[in-house]
Order: sequence, then C-alpha cells, then structure tokens
Amino acid sequence: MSQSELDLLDQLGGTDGIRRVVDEMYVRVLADPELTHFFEGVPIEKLARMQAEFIASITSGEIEYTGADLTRVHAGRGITRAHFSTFCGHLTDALEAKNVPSHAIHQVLGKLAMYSDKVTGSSNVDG
Ligand code: HEM
Repeated sequence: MSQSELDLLDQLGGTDGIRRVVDEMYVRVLADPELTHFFEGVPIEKLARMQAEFIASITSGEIEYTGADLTRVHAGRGITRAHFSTFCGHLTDALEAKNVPSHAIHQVLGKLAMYSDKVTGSSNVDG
C-alpha cells in the first residue's frame, strides 16, 4: 500500500467518514428529479453500505469490496454519462459538505472517473 493511498482514506475520515459522505450524497441524489427514478424500489441502506465500501476499497489498499460486479449491477438501467456526471456532482457537494479537502476530493473523483464505462455501459452513445 502506498502512503498516498493511506492519506486519501484518512482525508475522507476513514470508513466512518466515507459512510457519512455517501449518506449525504444519497439525500441529494434522491431529491434530484434527474436521478431519483433510478432508485425506486432499491434498498438504499444496502446500496449506501456497498457504495461506501467500494469507495473505501479504491482509496485504501486495505479494504476489500465485496459487492456485485459494477458492470452487471448497472447494466440495462439506461444510465448515461450525463447521469454519471450529475451523480458525481452530488458526491462532490457531499464531500465538500463534510469538509473533505479539495485536493482529496479531486483524487476521489479522478479514481471514480475510471469506472464510468462500467456504470454507463452501452448507453454511452446516448450520453
Ligand atoms: C461513481 C459512480 C458509481 C459507483 C462507484 C457505483 C457503485 C455502486 C455499488 C457499489 C452498488 C451496489 C452493488 C451491490 O449491491 O453489491 C451500486 C448499485 C446501484 N447503482 Fe451505482 N454506482 C455509481 C453510479 C451510479 C449512477 C450514476 C446510478 C444511476 C443514475 C447508479 C444506480 C445504481 C442502482 C440503481 C443500484 C442498485 C442496484 C440494486 O441493488 O438493484 N449508480 N452502485
């Protein structure tokens, strides 16, 4: 594990801090008319737990993501790059609201951007 990975997880407030950020993000995502319909009938408690675990896993060498494959879980939902971008905007707002330093926010967003193809799948052409 590199020192910078350790630092990034720490700057997010560790696993508890990431969970608080993700909960804050879903308040915003579920209130957004562009996104809320994607989450109808979805158990948000489990989703938030798995998403926090995923973010912890990509910001620390020590945490293992144990959830479903990202391509499979998002496939066929019609999620475009525009949706992905709006979603990441809510994450940014949540990170700022929890006082995560801006350089750490940029690092997290850079890492998440690498997963946009998995989340948007073949609907990229429409996004
Ligand atoms: C950085 C971007 C994203 C990441 C890292 C991410 C990650 C995840 C993770 C880890 C899960 C849980 C998998 C499990 O239960 O094992 C999940 C589920 C889900 N995601 Fe995403 N996601 C992202 C963006 C989005 C976007 C943009 C949407 C919709 C606009 C979305 C919609 C969903 C839905 C609806 C589920 C629930 C699936 C179900 O439980 O039936 N995700 N995502």
